[in-house]
Amino acid sequence: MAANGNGVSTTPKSPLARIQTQKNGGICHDDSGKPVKAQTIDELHSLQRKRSAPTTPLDGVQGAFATISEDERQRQQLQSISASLASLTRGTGPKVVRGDPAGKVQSVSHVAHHHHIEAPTISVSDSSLKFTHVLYNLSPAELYEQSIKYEKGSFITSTGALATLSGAKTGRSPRDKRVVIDDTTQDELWWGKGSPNIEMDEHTFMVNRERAVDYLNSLDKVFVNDQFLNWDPQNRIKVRIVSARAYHSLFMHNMCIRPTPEELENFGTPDFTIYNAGQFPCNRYTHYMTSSTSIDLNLARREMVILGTQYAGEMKKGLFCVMHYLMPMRQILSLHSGCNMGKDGDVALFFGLSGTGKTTLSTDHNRYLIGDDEHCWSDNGVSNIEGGCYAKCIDLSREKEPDIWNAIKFGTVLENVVFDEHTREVDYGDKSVTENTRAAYPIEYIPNAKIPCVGPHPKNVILLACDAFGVLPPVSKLSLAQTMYHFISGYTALVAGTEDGIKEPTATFSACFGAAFIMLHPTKYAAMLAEKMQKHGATGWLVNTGWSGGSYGSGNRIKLPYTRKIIDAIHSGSLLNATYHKTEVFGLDIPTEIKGVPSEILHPENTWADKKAYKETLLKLAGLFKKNFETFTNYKIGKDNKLTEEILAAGPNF
Ligand SMILES: Nc1ncnc2c1ncn2[C@@H]1O[C@H](COP(=O)(O)OP(=O)(O)O)[C@@H](O)[C@H]1O
Ligand SMILES: C=C(OP(=O)(O)O)C(=O)O
Ligand SMILES: [Ca+2]
Ligand SMILES: [Mn+2]
Repeated sequence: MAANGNGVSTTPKSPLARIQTQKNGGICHDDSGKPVKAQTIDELHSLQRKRSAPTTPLDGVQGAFATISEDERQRQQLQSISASLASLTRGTGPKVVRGDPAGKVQSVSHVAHHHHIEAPTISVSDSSLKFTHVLYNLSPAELYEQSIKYEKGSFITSTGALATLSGAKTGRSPRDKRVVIDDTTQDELWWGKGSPNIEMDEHTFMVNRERAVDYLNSLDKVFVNDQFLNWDPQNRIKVRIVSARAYHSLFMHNMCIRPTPEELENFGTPDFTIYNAGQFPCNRYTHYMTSSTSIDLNLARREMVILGTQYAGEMKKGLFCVMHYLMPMRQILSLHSGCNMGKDGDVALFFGLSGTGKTTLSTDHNRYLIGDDEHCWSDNGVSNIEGGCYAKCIDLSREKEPDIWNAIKFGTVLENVVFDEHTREVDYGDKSVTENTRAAYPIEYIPNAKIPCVGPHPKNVILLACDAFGVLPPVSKLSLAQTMYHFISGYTALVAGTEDGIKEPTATFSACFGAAFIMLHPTKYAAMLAEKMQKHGATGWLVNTGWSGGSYGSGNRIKLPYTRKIIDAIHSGSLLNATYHKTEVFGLDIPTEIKGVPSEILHPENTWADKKAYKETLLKLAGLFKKNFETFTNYKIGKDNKLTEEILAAGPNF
């Protein structure tokens, strides 16, 4: 733009002749086809989104709603949700309406007349007068919009995932978990030394439940997910999650099993309900509270309350605890394990605590993924409890883990990752927010996911230990007694970040490789595992995905490609035919060679320069095992004492 002497800008005269747009003074008509069929902008917008046609009821299944109109079905569904949100101490509660407060809503009472009313959102939360809008089973796209529009810290990454923050807590808070002790649970559950179940009385649960419900009802809108757990159709559990964040709703959309529209029509009353009021703290004056966080389980009411933490993994693991209670009651073994199946139908289980490699190793390009974290082993075989995967994505690379890398796309939730402010490309190596960055995606985002996520009885049971001491062999073949011993011990090194407060690998023992989630005594799960392994001829393996050549800080983590070669040899059956020799102290059978793995690393002593230090460290770890197992010595495992004695003898001798 030119400027004259006194700084005023002038537009130069265009040399082009004026373009004649109006013939004979007439009005120029737009020549781009017929105008849109809308008189107002609102009408135009209403053209944009159409309502999917009502679905036909399940063929032959005359569900509760099959004989009623769609509107009546929606009314009954809304009543069920209203019952979930009702306060137990106040007669009047908020009126539950469907739909976004920002949009036109269908009121519960007028649904028969197709009324569209502006449901007033009263800013003061006088719960007896206000409306609570229910956003029910939204699609990922709708949840993206809710998240991006209303939740600060939510972004869309360069590969289309939804990146968000879980707030102050970026890992689970096991010390703030409470389980209601009542006439039933006081005898059934594992309490006392070593148990993760910290008691709470029924009244205190109700105090926290009321607090969570009041908080949720004070909001303009809540998200409600009605979904399933367990792909085994005979043991499917209906779950309802009430939450205040689109991130939580999308996370559970991904992690639980997604009902078809027909299944939703017959959903009815949930078997279990979560009230996630995670942004709201618990009252520190409340009995049993140890912090502002409380994750409370009431098995009798089949409800879970979350206060004071927004880490989405609490919902996933809370439901896992419920399955660890419900399934064994049906003689079904619930497992903290990954699971995949080879082309010949050989199923492998990957047990391990957080960060040991369940998700990484069960996601295998040459095998069908059944699930990455939580399974059931029944008389029919194995089934995944979940509908999605929850992968640690610290240092994730396309080269190392291509399937997980490619699953991070539209619909996936990325928790606490750091990304470039302009390109939105994620830097998976950046742990500025937390070491425990996570990706939660539907299982069908993995190309060779096996849908439905069920399979035959396992052939190999692989126990994963992330050994921070660096003295366990990369792989050992276990006897049944050794499998039980290591399953009950559940040794690993909690990697930083997964649990609140863990800053570097800490040697720890976690019964059944997931003590934080088990509800019954560990020996109950061990006895069921022994019985199933014997019955179906499964082989036990111990795989160290941790350190070699020294402990954490001096040695190095065993390379993932080597671990994958070891796992391949287990799957192929070739490792069964290897030559073995026994190690001292732990008495583990280790192979002398494995294709694609340097033989010298197979025996840890070869990898330590200082053999004296190795022996001292080995004895130190053996001592920790021995001390930990004292908790279990006076428990019988299985039908007779024979197995118990064999298991005790299967520990380290020194
Ligand atoms: N040798 C190895 N075996 C398995 N995982 C490894 C190995 N070395 C590094 N890792 C890393 O450890 C982490 C294991 O996380 P993940 O599989 O999500 O554990 P889990 O599912 O048991 O919680 C991944 O980030 C993976 O890349
Ligand atoms: C989310 C969890 O699962 P994992 O770390 O085993 O993947 C957890 O244990 O907190
Ligand atoms: Ca995992
Ligand atoms: Mn897990």
